[in-house]
Amino acid sequence: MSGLSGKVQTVLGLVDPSQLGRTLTHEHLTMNYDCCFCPVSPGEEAMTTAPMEMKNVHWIQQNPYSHRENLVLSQETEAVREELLAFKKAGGGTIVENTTTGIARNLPVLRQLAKETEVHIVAGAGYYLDVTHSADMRKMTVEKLTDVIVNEVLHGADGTDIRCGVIGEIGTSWPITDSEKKVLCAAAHAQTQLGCPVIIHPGRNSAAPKEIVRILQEAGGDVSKTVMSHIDRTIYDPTELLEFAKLGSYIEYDLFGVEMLNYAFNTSVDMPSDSQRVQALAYLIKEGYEDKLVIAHDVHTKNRLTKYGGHGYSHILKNIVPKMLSRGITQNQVDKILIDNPKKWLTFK
Ligand SMILES: CCC(=O)NCCS(=O)(=O)O
Repeated sequence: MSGLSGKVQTVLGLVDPSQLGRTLTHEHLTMNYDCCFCPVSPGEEAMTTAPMEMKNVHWIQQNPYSHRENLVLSQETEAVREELLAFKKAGGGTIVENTTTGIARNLPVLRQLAKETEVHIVAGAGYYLDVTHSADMRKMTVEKLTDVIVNEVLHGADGTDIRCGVIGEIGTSWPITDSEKKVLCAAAHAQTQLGCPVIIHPGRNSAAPKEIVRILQEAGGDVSKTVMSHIDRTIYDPTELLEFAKLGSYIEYDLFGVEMLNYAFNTSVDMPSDSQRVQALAYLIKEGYEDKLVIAHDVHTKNRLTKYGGHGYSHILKNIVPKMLSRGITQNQVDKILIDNPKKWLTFK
C-alpha cells in the first residue's frame, strides 16, 4: 500500500479521517456538462438559449440538460463559494468533488474554494463517459491508464501538484463501451496499488451496476471500497435492489433535490421524489445495509444552486435529515450515512 494509509487525501493535503464530519460523497463544484446536451422537441428550440431568469426557471428545472448556459457550472464559482459557506454553517464538513477528465475538472479552483471556506474537498481521478474520451486516451493501454490514475493520486493531476483522493466518478454508459471497460480495469488496478476509494457512474439500466461490479472484481478491484452512484435513477425494483446490495459496494442515493417529471436521459424512468429516496434508504436499513449507504445531491448544473432557485448543497442537512428522522431512521443511522460510512470509504487502506 501507499504512504497514504489511514489518511484521507483532500486538495489541501492529507487529513485524519476524524476531521471529515458530515460528508456529501457526490457533488460537483466546477464542471462543464456540454457533452450531455439533450436536444428539445420541435418548437422549443428558443428555450435552449433563454436567459436564466425567474420566468424560465421552471422550464429549466424540468429540462436541465436542454439549456446551454445551465450546463456550465464552471461559471458559478462565487455562488458555489457562498453555498459552501452555508453548507459549513449548516454543520457540513466535507465534499467529495466527482469531476473527472472530460467534464472540465479544475483543481486550482477546488483548492481555492477549500482554502476560502474551510470545507474539506476531495477531488476525483480518472475519466468520465466514453463520449468525452479523447483520441489520445483511447489509444492508451490499461497499464498506461493505470499509471495516469495512480499519478493523479500520488503526485497531482492536470499539470498541478494537487492530488486526487478518490478514483471517480468513472463514467460508464449502457451498454458499457470498450474504452469505458479499459478505464474500469485501470481504476481497479490503481485501487489495488493504492488502497484508495473508487466511485462509479453507472449507465442508465438496472443491469449496469452488477455488470460494473463484475468487471471491477475480475480486474482485482475492492468492491467493498467502491461507491455505486445514482442508484436513484438506476434500480427501482426492491428485489433487484437487494440483489445488488448483496454484492457489497456502497449504495449511493445522490440525486436528492432532483424532482423532475420527464428524465430526458431515459424517458422510461420515473425519477423518484425525495420522499421516495428516503423510503428507499429506510428499506435498505431495514434489510441490514445501514453500513453501506451514502447520500449526496450531485449538483452538476446551475439550476440546482440556490442562486437560481435550486436546493443547493445544504438541502440534505437542512431538509432531508429531519425527514429521515421523521420516517423512523434513527440519529445513529443518519450519522452512519453522513459521517461513518463516508469516513470508512475515503480512508486509504
Ligand atoms: C457529471 C454529473 C453526472 O454524471 N450526473 C449524473 C446525472 S444522471 O445520469 O444521474 O442523470
